[in-house]
Amino acid sequence: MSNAIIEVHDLTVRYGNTVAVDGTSFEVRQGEVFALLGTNGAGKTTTLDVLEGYLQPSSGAVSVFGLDPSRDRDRLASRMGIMLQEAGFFETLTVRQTITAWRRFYDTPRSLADTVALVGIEHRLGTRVNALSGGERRRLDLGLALLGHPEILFLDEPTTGMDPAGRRDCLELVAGMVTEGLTVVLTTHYLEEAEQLAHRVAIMHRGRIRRMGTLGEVLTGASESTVSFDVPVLLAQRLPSGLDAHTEPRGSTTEITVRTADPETTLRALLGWAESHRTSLERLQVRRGSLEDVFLGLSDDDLPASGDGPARTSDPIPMGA
Ligand SMILES: Nc1ncnc2c1ncn2[C@@H]1O[C@H](COP(=O)(O)OP(=O)(O)OP(=O)(O)O)[C@@H](O)[C@H]1O
Repeated sequence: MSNAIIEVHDLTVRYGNTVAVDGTSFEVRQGEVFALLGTNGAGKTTTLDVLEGYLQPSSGAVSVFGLDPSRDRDRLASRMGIMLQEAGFFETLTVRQTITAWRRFYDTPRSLADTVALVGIEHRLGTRVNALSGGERRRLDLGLALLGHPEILFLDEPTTGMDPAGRRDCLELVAGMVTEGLTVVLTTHYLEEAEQLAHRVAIMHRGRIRRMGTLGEVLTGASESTVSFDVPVLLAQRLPSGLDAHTEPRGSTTEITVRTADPETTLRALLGWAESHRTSLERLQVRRGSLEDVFLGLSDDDLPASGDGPARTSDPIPMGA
């Protein structure tokens, strides 16, 4: 892979008898948002700890900007922004005092005013950390991670505790910085967060990466899409053959739900069929399989691989003209 700035090869981390990370390999490119998703205890935070230089691998090789994150931590520190799951704030300092103290770690830090404005806590400058809400603490965390104009940002569950507006602000802020070249490695439990922000995702389970790729790649074949629409009752019996269609009477019309691994081709066939029968596909909706499907399928090793259960769908794709 070209211009990879993070390279992880066969990483294993053990805590005593617990194998937290079990031979994972991946790369992250410059300007990419790479999301680590997974069940509790899957090994996401441990992986980040190694990348951030806080933890040494039991075996395997890890490099960030071509350096060893643990051995070369001092050289890497100014290039990294880190937002941990639990920040070790001094609870009785105010926001102003906290940021002022943190700025001393950097040669050319962002200004106090810019930092609070960036993360939307200007109105909390004089507030003690222990009086901030959970979401405001996360905003302060993010501001501190961005103080040194990092080239790479590590975000461990960044929006936990934020309200929807806070989450949206945070994601927009990070997305904006990514367009300017920032690289982001993120762990999250919010699948929609990965769907919005990540160029590539890796789904971890019990220390291993079980799926990795672009969202499209991870979703392909992992779950089916559904195409649903209404047609007049008489036409419902003349649908194209070979469709995995379920019909449901709705008065003078019939609701058709088609399960498909290839919604584009299915849709094209259905639109052609509708045109030739001089009808329209009323209330047409396409729902693609979601990361949640993939995630749930991996969370339980006893699930049949064929996914015989009912299709779970979400995220309607708005139909264009
Ligand atoms: N310091 C530690 N000592 C012993 N075991 C640990 C330690 N830190 C993590 N573990 C174990 O290693 C495994 C991976 O933990 P890790 O925190 O990396 O998972 P995670 O994917 O980040 O989970 P979560 O989503 O719950 O934060 C878990 O079984 C955890 O209990």
